Amino acid sequence: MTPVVVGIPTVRSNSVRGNPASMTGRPDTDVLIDKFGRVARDLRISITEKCSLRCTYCMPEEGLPVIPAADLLSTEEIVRVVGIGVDRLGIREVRFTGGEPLMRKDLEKIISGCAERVPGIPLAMTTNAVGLEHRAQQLAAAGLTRVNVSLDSVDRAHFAELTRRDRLPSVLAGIHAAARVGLAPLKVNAVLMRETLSGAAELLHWCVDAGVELRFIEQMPLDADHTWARENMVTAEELLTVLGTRFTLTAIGRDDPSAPAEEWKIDGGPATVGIIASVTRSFCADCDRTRMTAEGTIRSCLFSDREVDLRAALRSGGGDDEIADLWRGAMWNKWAGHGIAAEGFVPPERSMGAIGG
Ligand SMILES: Nc1nc2c(ncn2[C@@H]2O[C@H](COP(=O)(O)OP(=O)(O)OP(=O)(O)O)[C@@H](O)[C@H]2O)c(=O)[nH]1
Ligand SMILES: C[S@@+](CC[C@H](N)C(=O)[O-])C[C@H]1O[C@@H](n2cnc3c(N)ncnc32)[C@H](O)[C@@H]1O
Ligand code: SF4
Ligand code: SF4
Repeated sequence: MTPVVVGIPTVRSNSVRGNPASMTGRPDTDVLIDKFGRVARDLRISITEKCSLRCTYCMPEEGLPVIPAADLLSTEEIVRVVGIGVDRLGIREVRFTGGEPLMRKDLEKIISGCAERVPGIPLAMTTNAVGLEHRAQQLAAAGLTRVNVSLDSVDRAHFAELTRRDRLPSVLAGIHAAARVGLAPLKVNAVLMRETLSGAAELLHWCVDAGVELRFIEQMPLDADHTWARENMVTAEELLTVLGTRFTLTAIGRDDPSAPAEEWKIDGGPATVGIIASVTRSFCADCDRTRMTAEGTIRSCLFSDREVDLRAALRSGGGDDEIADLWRGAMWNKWAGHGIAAEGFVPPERSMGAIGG
């Protein structure tokens, strides 16, 4: 293989002109390599902008602008892209996200189509679990491997306040149903907010009792309402201090260097808690992610608005080689990192729900 060109980390900027899929300087390799030598093997596909909740750190109260149905990738298009990613580009795991993936009626078909097209590749989903109770069995049968569920509080009133919807019972039923049908390991994601910090220990107790792994996530400037402020966010450090008054936590690090979560053993184990410290302990240097939006554009980074359109190629008779090359170009031009701490940082145009977390 041609040696990798190691770039100099730069501040993220969407204002750079030029072709976002340019291959200039790229070594001749099939995989999704970037200028910093990172290789993306983890594909995250958003399949809808719609959601049953309105979490304040993510969505505006009125929801995201509706994407016309014809602009969303179809079941067949999603399956084709996944096939190209796995066969030609070295993708080793696929995660469906959104918006809320359960809002798509054809989710089971998407999963079974992918399971058939790329057997052996883990197919995961990140979900709010509203209504999952009624679909967990069919999803597992279709070939879904595991789920991560977003849950910020087990206090019903508090949950309703954070998500602007009174759906806690449905979420808890969804978690239990997923566990029952063997979607494992099952992880719970909780975004750290000032308002949730006092309930963090209670949430952790609930997850340990339910046998699921909780990960706390530092809030990133990806909320549609643009209210994020560095000085207000709860840091991993602050959370550890709060949890430390109730539990004995022993750091065990990451099992995989590209995993976002660092792990701590709780009271000697075996239960663990994770922290995804995207802001204060960024893991961009080991990033292995590539993302596709619901409209079929490749985003090399959560924070980069320079998207490369695969849908146009898919719908104009483009062959697999052409689509694979567009994707390679998109990833070759990936930034070093999110640049949140850099002076002049500007959040991306799309919010988390429109990118797919
Ligand atoms: N900065 C950054 N944060 C990410 C990235 N991927 C995931 N996250 C954060 O981590 C949270 C949890 O992500 P999940 O969708 O559960 O996926 P995951 O943690 O990679 O999944 P596992 O493989 O189960 O560990 C997301 O909500 C984001 O806040 C990423 O590429 N960059
Ligand atoms: C955008 S959601 C999509 C999938 C699904 N609706 C869910 O909530 O799990 C994916 C993940 O993004 C996380 N998220 C949303 N906004 C965030 C923010 N501003 N900072 C960090 N994580 C965020 C959520 O907690 C969730 O785990
Ligand atoms: S975090 Fe997930 S559940 Fe919450 S509003 Fe965003 S997309 Fe919906
Ligand atoms: S912010 Fe971008 S570079 Fe950093 S880990 Fe996330 S996707 Fe990767």
